[in-house]
Amino acid sequence: MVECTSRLAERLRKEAGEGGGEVEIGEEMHKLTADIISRTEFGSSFEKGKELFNHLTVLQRRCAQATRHLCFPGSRFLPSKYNREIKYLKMEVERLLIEIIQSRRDCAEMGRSSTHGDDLLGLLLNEMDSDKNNNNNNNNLQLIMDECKTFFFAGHETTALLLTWTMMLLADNPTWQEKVRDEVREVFGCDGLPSVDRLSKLTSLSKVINESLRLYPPATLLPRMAFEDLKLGDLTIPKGLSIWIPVLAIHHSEELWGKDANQFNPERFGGRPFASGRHFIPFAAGPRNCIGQQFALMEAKIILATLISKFKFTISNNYRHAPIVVLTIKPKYGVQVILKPLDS
Ligand code: HEM
Repeated sequence: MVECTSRLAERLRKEAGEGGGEVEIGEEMHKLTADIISRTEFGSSFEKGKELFNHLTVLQRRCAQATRHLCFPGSRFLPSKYNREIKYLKMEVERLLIEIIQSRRDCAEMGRSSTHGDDLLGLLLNEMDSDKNNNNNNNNLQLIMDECKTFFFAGHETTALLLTWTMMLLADNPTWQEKVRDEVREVFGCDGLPSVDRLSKLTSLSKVINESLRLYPPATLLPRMAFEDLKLGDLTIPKGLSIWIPVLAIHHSEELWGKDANQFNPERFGGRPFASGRHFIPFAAGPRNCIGQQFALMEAKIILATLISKFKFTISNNYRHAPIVVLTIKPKYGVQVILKPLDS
């Protein structure tokens, strides 16, 4: 995380020049978080992993486009342009995954390494091999491939959006930007690289991140289904009914957060206790909550601490505030900020 972020900061410093320059920070955050999750999942096979994730990103886009076209029973089996491309991309993704997995296995079998590695793929393969009672290799392989895809989808766009909105909020609130910068300098020194053991000392940054997750929760809705008849207050919910938990509405409720519910006020996370599992649910709650929550928060702190210690940023005149909700909440026209390198 630290390495990828330092590389990005160096490039932005060059692109912005001494006097500063405009950057669409959303695009940069997407590339950075995709880079980080690819390295986390595929470490040594990172280049192949990146190629695979490029295919997955196009696949996701094509599937979304396909749903906007006329559908009738069986239409997904027709050899239309979208269906053919979707089929090709799916096959390519699986081919690349099998190639990566096979080369890990070959290394272990030839004795070049004793395990499959300590990245996510390596951990899953080690686990699969240690379960000697399980002979269902094909099913397990499919499971591992599916986990790799899930982690990529679940783990990069959400974090990229958190970072993008937080940069927008900090650019728009110079007092909080300065406060967080002072804190980062105090904890890590003027040009010190972030270290994991001291991240918990960044209390102002944590409040800003929480407030950003409250105002712009990347997952705006949580779909659930009632497994049994149940009663919620005055509501009777029959078994089998689909329920959507409206995270965005709960996070903006004046009844829960007060009259300033729509305003940026990180201090609200400093004093008054709030019901974290009910009123504040950016990572959901209960047994199916986000498994990557700690990873995402660590990543966000490292990236924001690095950028804030190296740049001063303001909102560009080209920025148009237009959040749109397409399951996640995105800035429709991106977030343009002016980055001015700071002397370190
Ligand atoms: C700011 C960043 C993130 C947010 C806001 C977020 C939010 C969520 C939410 C709300 C869920 C529950 C969805 C549901 O129950 O319907 C979820 C599930 C999940 N998240 Fe995250 N997430 C983030 C980052 C990550 C990261 C970085 C990873 C992986 C490294 C990750 C992996 C997962 C996985 C695998 C699940 C499915 C868990 C399950 O079904 O048991 N997430 N996330």
